[in-house]
Amino acid sequence: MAPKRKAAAAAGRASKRVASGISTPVSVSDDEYPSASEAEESSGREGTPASGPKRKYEKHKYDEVVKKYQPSSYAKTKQVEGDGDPASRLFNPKHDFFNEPLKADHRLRPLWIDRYNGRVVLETFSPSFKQAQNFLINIAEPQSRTTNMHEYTISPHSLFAAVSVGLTEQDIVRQLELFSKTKVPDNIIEFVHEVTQSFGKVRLVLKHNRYFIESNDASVLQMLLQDPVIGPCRVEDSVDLTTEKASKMGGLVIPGTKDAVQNRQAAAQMEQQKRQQEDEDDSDDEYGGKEAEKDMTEFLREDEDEDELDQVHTFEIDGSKIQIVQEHCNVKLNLPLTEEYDFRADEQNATLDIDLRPSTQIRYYQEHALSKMFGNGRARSGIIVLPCGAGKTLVGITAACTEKKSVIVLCTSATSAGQWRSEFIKWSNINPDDVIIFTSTEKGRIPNRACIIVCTYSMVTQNTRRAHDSKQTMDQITGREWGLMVLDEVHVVPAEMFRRVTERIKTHSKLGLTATLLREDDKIKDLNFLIGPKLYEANWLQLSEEGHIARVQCAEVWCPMTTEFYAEYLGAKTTNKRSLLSTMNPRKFQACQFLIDFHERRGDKIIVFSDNVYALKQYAEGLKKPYIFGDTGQRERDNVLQNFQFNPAVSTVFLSKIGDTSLDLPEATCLIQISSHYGSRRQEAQRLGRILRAKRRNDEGFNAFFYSLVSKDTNEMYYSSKRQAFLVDQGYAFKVITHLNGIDRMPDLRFSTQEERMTLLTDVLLQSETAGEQENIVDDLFSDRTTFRKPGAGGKKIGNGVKRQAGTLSSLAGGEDMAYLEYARGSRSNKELAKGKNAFFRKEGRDKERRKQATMDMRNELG
Ligand SMILES: Nc1ncnc2c1ncn2[C@@H]1O[C@H](COP(=O)(O)OP(=O)(O)OP(=O)(O)O)[C@@H](O)[C@H]1O
Repeated sequence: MAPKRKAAAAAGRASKRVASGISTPVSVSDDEYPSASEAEESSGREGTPASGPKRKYEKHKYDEVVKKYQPSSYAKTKQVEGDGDPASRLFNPKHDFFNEPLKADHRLRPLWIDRYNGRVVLETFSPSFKQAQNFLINIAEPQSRTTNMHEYTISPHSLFAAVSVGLTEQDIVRQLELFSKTKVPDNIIEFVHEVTQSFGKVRLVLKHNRYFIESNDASVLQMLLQDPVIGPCRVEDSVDLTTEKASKMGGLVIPGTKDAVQNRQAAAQMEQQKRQQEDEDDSDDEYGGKEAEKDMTEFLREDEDEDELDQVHTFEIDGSKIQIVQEHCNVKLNLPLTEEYDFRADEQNATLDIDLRPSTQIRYYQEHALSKMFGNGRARSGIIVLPCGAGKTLVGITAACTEKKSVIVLCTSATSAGQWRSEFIKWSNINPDDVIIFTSTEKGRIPNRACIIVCTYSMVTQNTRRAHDSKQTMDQITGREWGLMVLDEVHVVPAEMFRRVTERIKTHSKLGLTATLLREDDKIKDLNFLIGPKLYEANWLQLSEEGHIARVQCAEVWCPMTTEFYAEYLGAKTTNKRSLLSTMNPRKFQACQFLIDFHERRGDKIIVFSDNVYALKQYAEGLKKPYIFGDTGQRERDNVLQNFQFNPAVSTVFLSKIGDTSLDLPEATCLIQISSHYGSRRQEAQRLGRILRAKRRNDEGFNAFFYSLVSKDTNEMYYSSKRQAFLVDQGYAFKVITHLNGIDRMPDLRFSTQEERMTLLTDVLLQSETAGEQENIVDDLFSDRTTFRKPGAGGKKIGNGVKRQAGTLSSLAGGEDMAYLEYARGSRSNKELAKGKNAFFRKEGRDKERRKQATMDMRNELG
């Protein structure tokens, strides 16, 4: 079924492209496309069926659980789909939703459920779309959210996340039935039953600094106690099983919400009433008022007790054996432990004097995200996914204000640490002395009282000898307990670092924050284990429509190759040479020049990205703009970025890959890519994120712009569509511009004479093979700063600590099986896929009406 999904997604993707001109079909031979391993490296998805990811996936024990819980018919279906050509499977009658009889009022119901793979399609134009979406976000993993259709997958992970936020099997089935256009298939009901039986049944709770395994089902705990691995982890002198009334769940109000404001108002009102009451005390006594009040209190207490009928059963386990228990429960017993922190009952750890300022109001999606974390009155560990600029910092701060215990924030750079500190002070009433920075450049003293420490990942994970004061601070950090650990930007930090962080720092709850769903290292699955499940993921397009993040116009500009460049391109023997020729295409250069000029005149701040350093220098020097790449010294980097931010005469900066992760970039409103890293969806998403923060987003009709310049009829077109996959799934439409109106009349247009073009071509041809390579910067934050050493490897340097490999954060809450299926398919038909796409472009080219419309739109934009 997954092939169908992906192909459908590809079709959806392509259909979002609004071609404004017919392109000559891309005629690149198969060997133009990356080998399976190259594609795997570039996109993080593909691999041959016999190699890499698929085999790895099959070996991964956790996935046995997934396999086990797949609806029984799933395996058979997969086999059927494996046969035949790629197109036929799109029309497999088995997957026709209309096979099931429709309910009479189906028009009012927005869901289609595919019995064969748990795929759910949601109609966005349905009257009950919002309610259905709120429900689906809880129980399924979003795969694609385009304008009219959203696609989700129900999987064991997503159901686990659902159970962990308090939904029961009955809730899930009832609501599926409510929203579904057809009767919910039996095997899906069975699937939900099987999965919810196992997941979320057992919790790991830290209470009074002791670890407990807790469940509402005594038989599950009895089973665990008899397990040869878990049994011995029980604290020897503790009673076998304790049964107590469940502590009151819920009743927690997250600060910054409407409820919190109402509570404040109610408290003020009550205070006033109390004062009045005191004045009337005498008369109360006369009429037995005190007595009546007492009765009412008793009554209410009894009423409360009735709410506490649930019982929990617990046994204590040895704190030093937590990892063994977690791993055994997760991997062997298929009973993942939910981690929860009963912070309101924690009397051992000092309370942090912090609250949100009365003027601080969190947005609805921030509240939704936090309610997933604190839904039952305890703090659940997990990951919250919000796009750049949507306010992850405030989410972290509100979590800290809710728990009111010591907090440790880990971030990716010293600048970011400074920003976190100022944001804490801006949004909350925390005493500034209680927010301490611990980075390589600033080492505040940690007080013994409850406090907030903001530090960099590299500072707490480094293994090298530390200076005396650093060591002291580090000892203080590792020697005490923290209520909350906030892990910022989890998508760019190697999982190995998380492992060290969570090993070294004792914390009751963990909150991971990230902007994208994508991560490209092989430890992705560990994040589920090391941090927790994904708790919430926002819809990018919805936030941009509501003005919380910038509205972005995405366009792919097709630049025809000049005759001479194309002749050389077709004759070039190596990928590097071809890549250099397509990047240096004079028409692309001109398009870049035109767009920079156009947007500078509009008052935009423009970042131009080139992964190829030769091209970066040629373009930037040719257009007299500043640039930064790996070899640029720190002082010059700072100088360029400061000018870009504050000097109105510097509106454009050229950046190499270094701009993706290693620079704290000022805000930009326009982004142009001239050469990019093959098909990396993560890089594309991350770059788009750079402009989502644009402050001008609240200006009437403000748009930020994201352009990819692509040399027509070269393999750049193939990579470009791969890169866009994630953003298209987020609902972004890429317009295709085949002609920039006014470019021919632009004064001082570079390479407008044959002579200039030939000089450029000669220079390009004279470049060595390596000039066509991308800059060698690995996409993790620490590659250029910290030597990453593997513990137990004798301190041997292990490259950059990151291996590019397929993986998505979606696996944390349900996308894992999807990622697997996509590997398998992509790997098998990598070349086919490429051909298919080219064919699609040809088809697209015939759609004259849409072409015209798109050209008009963009022409209007581009004058
Ligand atoms: N509830 C809110 N009320 C008012 N302003 C808010 C709110 N939430 C966030 N903001 C503002 O939105 C902007 C972006 O917030 P922030 O920098 O935390 O986003 P982010 O998601 O961390 O972005 P990035 O991933 O780019 O770091 C900031 O100016 C912040 O002050």
